Amino acid sequence: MQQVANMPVGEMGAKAPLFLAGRGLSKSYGAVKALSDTDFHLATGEVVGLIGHNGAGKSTLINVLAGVVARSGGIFEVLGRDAGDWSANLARENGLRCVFQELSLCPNLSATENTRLLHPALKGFGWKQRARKTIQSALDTVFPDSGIDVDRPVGELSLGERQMIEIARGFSVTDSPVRAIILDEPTSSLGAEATRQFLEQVSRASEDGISVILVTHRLGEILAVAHRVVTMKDGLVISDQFNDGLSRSELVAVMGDLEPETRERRDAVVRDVPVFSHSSGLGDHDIELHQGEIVGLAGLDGHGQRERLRAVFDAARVSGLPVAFVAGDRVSEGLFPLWSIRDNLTIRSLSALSRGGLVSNEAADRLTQSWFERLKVRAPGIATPLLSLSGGNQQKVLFARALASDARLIVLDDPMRGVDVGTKHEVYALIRNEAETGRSFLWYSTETEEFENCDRLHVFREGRSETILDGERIEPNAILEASFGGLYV
Ligand SMILES: Nc1ncnc2c1ncn2[C@@H]1O[C@H](COP(=O)(O)OP(=O)(O)OP(=O)(O)O)[C@@H](O)[C@H]1O
Repeated sequence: MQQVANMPVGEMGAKAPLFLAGRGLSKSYGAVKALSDTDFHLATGEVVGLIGHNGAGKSTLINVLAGVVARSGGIFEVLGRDAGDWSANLARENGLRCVFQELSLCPNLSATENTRLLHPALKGFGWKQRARKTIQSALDTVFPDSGIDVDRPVGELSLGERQMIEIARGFSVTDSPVRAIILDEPTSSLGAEATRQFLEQVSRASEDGISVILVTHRLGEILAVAHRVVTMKDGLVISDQFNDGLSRSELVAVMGDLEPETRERRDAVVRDVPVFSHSSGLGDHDIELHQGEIVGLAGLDGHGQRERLRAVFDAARVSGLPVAFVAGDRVSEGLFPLWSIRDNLTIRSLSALSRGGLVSNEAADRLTQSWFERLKVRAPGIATPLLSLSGGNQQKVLFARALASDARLIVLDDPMRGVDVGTKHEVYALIRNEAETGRSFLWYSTETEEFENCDRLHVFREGRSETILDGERIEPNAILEASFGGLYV
């Protein structure tokens, strides 16, 4: 293991010249030390993977490096010079780009117009044409054949398409070069093919001398492209390792978690009368949910899984079945950022918490506290506003809202976005336990390995559920084969 903690800035063992280096960086939010006395460096052309549990301080560190958040203390140098009052504008002028976890595109503007916002050079007569060309060429390079209409308002596109635009925009060039790029959970809504293309782009960028910081809970991606892996815990860098033969379980262990044993399959669910059944009217498979069953929706990204998931949710709601929805796009669909954890968590359960027409504060506190602890939400307490939680912890609250409710059917729209490895496995176990109590789950995911938790899987192709896999047949190769239409059941 390479420890860099006590070396002077500028002599931290990197072979190539440093793009940036920080020593003793710190950032506090009131009593919360989000970053305490942290050293970090990034060499030219280097790809650094930044990992750690939810709330470890990764976003805070990259926000400080990107000039979005002012550091409370520490020395910071960029290209060998003291960065002084570093700001987002200075970062951009020095060729540092960011792709944030919560997508930053303006939904009412097109990809072309959003590109103009990043590039001051795209002004004057003919700016739109030049902006269109800039983003189109970046998209063609990073995600060839994405088919994204760069003139359509971004809000009308899928989450995955928005994420592709955000990434492509990060790599787009006008008058000044891109020297470094920070990517926070860039692939959380991308399917397998787009993720592969993205990783290729990271390697290409590195070969061209662009430095990359990649923050993700998808450890396989880090192992595939990172030269070095930095692990954070509780606001500190706890490990800094060169990636020469690192394994996934080593990374999981450094974070303080254990790779779970291979799961045993659950006993087959008794399939008599379904709790809910949905027909698309297209002549494909009906989606049937039996009591205690976990049903997955798989397939290549954008083949209609998400639309069907929503159609099932809407139909179940109209039918009067108690149903809850866990959104992956938490910012636009799920959370009330200014409300407390308690208010966010109990909003779906107000009638159950009411006594004589008034909501009982004690009952709401008890319910929130129990889920707060079960999901290990990292926050000072249940009165903390959602806005001050890390992304993964916000997602846990959204999950808790559904699980704490009286819903018999829980619809999951890629719900583990940004949730750390340790918590993910705890949530999988929780879902399986809840299913044992008779609840049914309908689960869309962009992470194929999550489908191993399902009892039955619908694999989608061109908007239709073409294949059903169940039991032992739910495994990555069979899913892939069915996604390409190789297997019909
Ligand atoms: N604006 C804020 N106000 C108060 N506390 C904050 C704020 N932003 C972050 N924090 C706190 O700082 C700590 C570090 O959060 P940060 O977002 O950096 O974690 P992270 O490692 O990026 O987590 P995740 O993997 O969930 O995105 C957390 O305890 C979080 O609650």
